[in-house]
Amino acid sequence: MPTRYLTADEVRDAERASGDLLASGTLMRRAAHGVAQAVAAELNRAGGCYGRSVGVVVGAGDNGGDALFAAAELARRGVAAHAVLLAPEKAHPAGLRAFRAAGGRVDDALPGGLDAVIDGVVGIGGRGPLRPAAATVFAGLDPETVVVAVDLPSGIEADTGEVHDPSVRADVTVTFGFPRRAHLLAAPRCGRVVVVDIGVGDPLQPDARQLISYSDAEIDWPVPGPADDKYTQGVVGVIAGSHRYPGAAILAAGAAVTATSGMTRYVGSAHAEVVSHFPEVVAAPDLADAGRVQAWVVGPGMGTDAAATALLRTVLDSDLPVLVDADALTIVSNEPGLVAGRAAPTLLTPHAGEFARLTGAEVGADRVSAVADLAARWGVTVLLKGRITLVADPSGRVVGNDAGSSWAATAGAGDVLAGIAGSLLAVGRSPQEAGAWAARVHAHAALLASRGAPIGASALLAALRPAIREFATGRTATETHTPPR
Ligand SMILES: NC(=O)C1=CN([C@@H]2O[C@H](COP(=O)(O)OP(=O)(O)OC[C@H]3O[C@@H](n4cnc5c(N)ncnc54)[C@H](O)[C@@H]3O)[C@@H](O)[C@H]2O)[C@@H](O)CC1
Ligand SMILES: [K+]
Repeated sequence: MPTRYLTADEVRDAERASGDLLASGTLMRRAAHGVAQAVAAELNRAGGCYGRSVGVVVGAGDNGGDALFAAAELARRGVAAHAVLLAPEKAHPAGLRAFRAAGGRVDDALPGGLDAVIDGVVGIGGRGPLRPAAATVFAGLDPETVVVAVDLPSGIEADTGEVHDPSVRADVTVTFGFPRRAHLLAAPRCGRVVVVDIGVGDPLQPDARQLISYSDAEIDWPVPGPADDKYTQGVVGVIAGSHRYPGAAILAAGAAVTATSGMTRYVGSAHAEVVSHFPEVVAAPDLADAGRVQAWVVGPGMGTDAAATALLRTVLDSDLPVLVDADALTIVSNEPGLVAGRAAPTLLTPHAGEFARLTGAEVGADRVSAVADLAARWGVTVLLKGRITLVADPSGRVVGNDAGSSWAATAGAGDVLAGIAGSLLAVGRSPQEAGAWAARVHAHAALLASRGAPIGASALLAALRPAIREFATGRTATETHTPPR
């Protein structure tokens, strides 16, 4: 099952539906126990709990209550616990009593040399950046102090993942029942996310717009079977680049060749350059001579002149799946009717600047709503590029993918992505799966190619086969999503 990321309202609904568990404080005790376990696990990495010291930063709501109960539990295990109350008169009364009873100390500031700090400033009730008192506490921490956020790193918006300044950067985030949207949308600020079962039920509302992500095991990469031949695995047509600027053509066609064992055709003036790099591509200068395909990739480096527009129009007039990228998106910005309401599967793959051109407005802080709105309005699938790639289908369901690093933010990487996603469209994957899976292997290829050093798109393309091999054989390295900083 894909992982689903809830809004704050969905979380509150689920907690309310648990009835007595919420009213009796059971949910909070369970949540606090999960936080204490996570902090103890961090302390146990070096030396255990006894005699160690932990700080807790406590806000005005239940998030602070979780943190106080967690710190009380740690104090009972022999940890020296220090709390700063940001709003002393509003600190969770029962939590504060438990904390004091366990020997925890309330101070005006945290002492130096703490092993860990619990961020209980705000959770799903938080709005806006850290306020000055909290910001001062976090700014004063030793760099080696492990920060464990309760529910969310404070200063990160729960539903949009907007990272306010200042806000907390967590090494570990402990959340309850189900991950929140911010855990995906602001993944680099959350560190390792631990989901603790506190006994709340699934609040799924079938009509609600959902944000989900796929696990590595859910990426079912096309593998040829005994009855397959070169045609049954999908023929993708790439329209990209030009004789003067062949790079986009070579990268997109090369990615299409690499992504599946189906056939790749190319149409455009860079046909000789493409074939010299990839002799297996069947290339032609004109669409009329192209031959049949099962999906088109159109746009990277193709230009925006009248000839390009006419070519795009012809391709979009077909009943084939089409991936629209780069220059083709610029053309569509001026003429949305080219794609809006198109009956065949259509995948637009804008970066933030192209997205703003398409809609006439910046993406803004709420990327999920922005991409889902455009997909619904035009009846197409939209893949919004970024460290967290979002792929919205016309129903408003959004699949997110955290790239795990930003090494793929390099010229030509988008051409590679287009080639991968296009060949998945040609095999018959839905535009949303094609986009989301392409983003995942693309990100993994970037990690494999980089290993900590900058890469160009050629290196990314060269790492695509080893990356796909890991998904196709079900042996992805667990490091895919670990380096958050
Ligand atoms: N509702 C429940 O059943 C459960 C809630 N739990 C915890 O409760 C949290 C939600 O608690 P609350 O609804 O009390 O909300 P929070 O504790 O997240 O924050 C609300 C309080 O913080 C203030 N505030 C908002 N933005 C702020 C900012 N930027 N700086 C400083 N203060 C700010 C608000 O005025 C309000 O007083 C969850 O995130 C979770 O940690 C858990 O105990 C599990 C059970
Ligand atoms: K928090």
